[in-house]
Amino acid sequence: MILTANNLSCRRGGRLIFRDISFRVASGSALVITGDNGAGKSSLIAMIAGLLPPAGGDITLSNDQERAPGELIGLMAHRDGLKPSLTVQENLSWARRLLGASATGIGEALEAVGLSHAMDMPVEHLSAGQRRRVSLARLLTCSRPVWLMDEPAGALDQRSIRGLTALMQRHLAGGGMIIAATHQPLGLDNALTLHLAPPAIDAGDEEPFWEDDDCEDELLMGYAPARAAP
Ligand SMILES: Nc1ncnc2c1ncn2[C@@H]1O[C@H](COP(=O)(O)OP(=O)(O)OP(=O)(O)O)[C@@H](O)[C@H]1O
Repeated sequence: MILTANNLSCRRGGRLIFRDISFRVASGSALVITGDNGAGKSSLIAMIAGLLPPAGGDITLSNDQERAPGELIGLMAHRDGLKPSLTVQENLSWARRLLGASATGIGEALEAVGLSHAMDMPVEHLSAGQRRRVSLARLLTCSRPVWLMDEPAGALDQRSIRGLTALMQRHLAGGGMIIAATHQPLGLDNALTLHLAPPAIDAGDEEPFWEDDDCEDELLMGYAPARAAP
């Protein structure tokens, strides 16, 4: 798999957030996106997930599998899309049915994130960090080789961040791909870094105000729909 972004631009609320962003990420590699609050990290993740159309440029995900690019992507978004009244196990079983099951079973995935004891708990009883770890378990137990992760270390304690890094490294070693937006160092070996900085404003960049929250429902679901192959 190779994910290529060419000259991407992003506008939100009529404002230019970033422009002319290009990168290429191959299987087994990670791209770490950094930048200040509002730099456009979540917007870029949403674009790659197919939830937000670029204002310019394009993204392609080529692969030699018989799966549409959108079926390769697993999204760990700010909003986790977990169903609060369902148990952890029920949430993960539902995700496996919807997204495809990986060879890692639910029990194994929960053990990997240190949540074996919480399998039968409703998600609404979990702490913020535990919910984050359920989202990570969902990536492990679903068959989506491209992990798009928005603040994966958010709400995690230092020990859990070390566990997260180890699981991310394992995913890369198995031929997966990771694109992660973060404010915290993740400690990944050999990751490419993309730092988003505010663009210089040219005359004509200011456009009439418009809202672009069409993707909100999909973001709530926490996972990307299929996106057309190039
Ligand atoms: N639906 C929307 N309508 C209008 N503007 C939006 C919308 N969503 C985001 N924005 C704006 O786009 C800009 C980039 O937001 P984004 O969430 O991508 O930044 P970020 O780098 O992820 O920030 P943070 O580090 O705070 O998470 C911000 O100025 C934000 O206010």
